[in-house]
Amino acid sequence: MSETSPLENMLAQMSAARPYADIDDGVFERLKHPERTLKVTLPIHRDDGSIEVYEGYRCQFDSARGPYKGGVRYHQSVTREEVEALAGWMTWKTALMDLPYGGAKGGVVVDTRDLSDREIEHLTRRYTEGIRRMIGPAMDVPAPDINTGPQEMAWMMDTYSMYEGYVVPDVVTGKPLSIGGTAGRVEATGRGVAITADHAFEYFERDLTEATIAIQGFGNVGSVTARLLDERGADIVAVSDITGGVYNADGLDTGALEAHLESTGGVAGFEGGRSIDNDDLLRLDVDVLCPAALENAITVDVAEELRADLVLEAANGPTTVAADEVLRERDVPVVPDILTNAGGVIVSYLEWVQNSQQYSWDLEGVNADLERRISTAFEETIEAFAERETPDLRTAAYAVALERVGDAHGVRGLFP
Ligand SMILES: NC(=O)c1ccc[n+]([C@@H]2O[C@H](COP(=O)([O-])OP(=O)(O)OC[C@H]3O[C@@H](n4cnc5c(N)ncnc54)[C@H](O)[C@@H]3O)[C@@H](O)[C@H]2O)c1
Repeated sequence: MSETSPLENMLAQMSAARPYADIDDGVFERLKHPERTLKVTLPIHRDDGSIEVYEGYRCQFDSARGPYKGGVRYHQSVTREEVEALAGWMTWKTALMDLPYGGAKGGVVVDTRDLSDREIEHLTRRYTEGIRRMIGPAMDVPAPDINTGPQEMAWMMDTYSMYEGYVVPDVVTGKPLSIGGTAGRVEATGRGVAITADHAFEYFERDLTEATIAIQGFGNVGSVTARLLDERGADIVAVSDITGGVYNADGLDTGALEAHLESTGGVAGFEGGRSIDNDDLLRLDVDVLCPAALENAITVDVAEELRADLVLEAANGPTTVAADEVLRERDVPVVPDILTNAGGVIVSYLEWVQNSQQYSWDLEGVNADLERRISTAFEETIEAFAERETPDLRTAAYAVALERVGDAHGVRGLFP
C-alpha cells in the first residue's frame, strides 16, 4: 500500500473500523466501491484566444441515505483517486452528522493562479455543463472546497438554471446570500472546528484559553478557525499557506494577518512574526496542530517528530493511516476530519433546506443548529470510543458512520 494514496487510506480507515461496526459483510463489500465517477474534458478559450483543455471529475460514492453531497476542488494535484477518496470521506461525514445525504466530490485539475477571473468563470460553467446530467437538488448537490467559493457556486447555479429554464438555487450550496445562500455558510467549517476544539479540550481536561496552536493552511477553513480560536483566548503561534509561514511565540494577531492576506494574497511577509517553513510548523512544540490544507500533511516522518499534544483535523485526510499508527503509539490523540470539519456540510444542509422551503433563517438560528449537530456527533464518537473500545477516535467515528450507512443499505435491499 502506498502511504500517501488518499483512496487506499480511506479504504484502510473503513477496514480498521469494520470489527467495531455491526454491518453486513455484503454491504461492507459494496461500500468499498464508489457508485460512479464521471471524467469530463473541459476546453476553454484562454484570454489570448488559444484553447486549453482541462480535466474534471465528479464521483458519487454512495446514496443510500439521501442525495449525494460534496464539494468541488480546483487544484493541480486533483486525480480521480483523490476525488473518489474525498467522496468516500463525505459519505462517512454526512452519516456521522446524521444528515439525509450520501457522499460525493468533484475536482478540476487546474492551478487557478494561472487563470484570470474570466477564465475561471468559463471553466466553472463548462465543468457544470459537463456534470449537469448527474447533479440536481434531489440528486447531487455540490459545494465549495479548495480554491472554490461563493462566486464559483453562483456560476454553477446560474449555468444549471439556464439549462433548466428556471432558477434552481438548491442545486449547489455555499452560494452568495443574494441568490439563496445562508447566513453563516462561509464561516461554517471553521466554526465547526472551533466547537470541536471546545469539546476536545473539555474531554481531555485541558484549558483552551491557555493553548498554543499551529495551523497549516490559511484559506477559508484555516483563517476562520484561527480567528475563532484566537477569540476564545488561545494563542495562534504559527500559520502557513502556499506562500510561506509565520511564527510568533506570543501569538499572532489574526485580524492583522487576515488584512495582510487580503492585501498581498498570502501570509508570507507578515511583519507580526518571523518566517517559518511548513516542515518546521508541523513539528512545533504546541498544544494543538491543526492541518487545514491538503491530504498527507502528517506522514510517518512527521508523526515521529511531531510535538503537538493533539491533532485537530480541519482538512480532509491530512493524516496517513501509517502516521495514525505512529501517533497512537505515541499517545497523541487525533480528532478526525469527518467530525472536526463537518460544520461546512451541516450548514450546507441548512442552506438546502431553506432553499427548498423558500425561507431563510437568521445567523443565530443557523449557528445554534450547527453547534447542536456537531456537538451530538462529538458525544456519539466519544461514546463509541468508550463503549466499543476502539483504538482511536477516528475508528469510533467510522464505526458510527458505517453502521448508519449499512443500516440504510440493509432496509433498502439490493436492487434489482
Ligand atoms: N471549504 C469548506 O467548507 C470545507 C469543508 C470541509 C473540509 N474542507 C477541507 O479543508 C481544507 C481546506 O479547504 P479550504 O476550503 O480552506 O480551501 P482554501 O482554498 O480556501 O484554502 C486552502 C489553504 O491551504 C493552503 N495550502 C495549500 N497547499 C499548501 C501547502 N502545501 N502547505 C501549506 N498550505 C497550503 C492554501 O494556500 C490556502 O491557504 C481542505 O482539505 C478541504 O477539503 C473544506
